Amino acid sequence: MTQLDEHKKIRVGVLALQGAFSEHIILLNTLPQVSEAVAVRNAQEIAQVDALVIPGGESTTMALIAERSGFWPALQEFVQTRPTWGTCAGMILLSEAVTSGGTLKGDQKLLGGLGISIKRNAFGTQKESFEAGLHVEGLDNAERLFPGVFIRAPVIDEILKPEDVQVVAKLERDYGKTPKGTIVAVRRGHLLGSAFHPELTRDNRMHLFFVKMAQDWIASQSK
Ligand SMILES: NC(=O)CC[C@H](N)C(=O)O
Repeated sequence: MTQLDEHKKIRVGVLALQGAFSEHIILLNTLPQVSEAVAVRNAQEIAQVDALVIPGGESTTMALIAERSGFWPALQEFVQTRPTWGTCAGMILLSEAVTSGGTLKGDQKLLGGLGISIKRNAFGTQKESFEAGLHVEGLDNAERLFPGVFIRAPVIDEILKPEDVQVVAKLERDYGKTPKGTIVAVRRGHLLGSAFHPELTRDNRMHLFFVKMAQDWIASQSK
């Protein structure tokens, strides 16, 4: 029996308050493990998905929209137990703290859970966007580098819960002042975070990785 036969197809939501959500929906819909990928904007919609992607964009704006629309509590509840992947701004929202690189405004909250602290805008402005080949732990054909697209990207400053945070990708060389070895993707249980934007490439291996991780997590919870 293959992995696909063992697991039920899953319905994946993409948080669609702001940012690069349509690109995630398009890539997720290419995967046979996904029954449907849909935009999620409120508590009713999040209740109908098995897993969630929080896209890149602007973490401050996303959090403010979620708070003002009254969606924040349902979003927070979902990420506590359900498979969620944050890319770029999404990873910032899943972190415990922003330690440098532009603090959060006012009393802006984070969802937390990933057990890391973040440095925002670690590589500088939009002009300093770049693509970096990455070895991502656990991808199909892992020897083939993954095209990491970094746009005003954060990096992981510190792992706060080393006992259960797994490093998934690191920079393979220095980029400006950011040194080789800087952590750019992590997993903690049902949560995945990546500083780069896999939805802006044609490579769907990171999406497949997340979907399989979500299926395994869901299967393990129902045992
Ligand atoms: N591409 C991105 O998602 C950029 C993230 C943005 N710099 C933030 O702090 O939210």
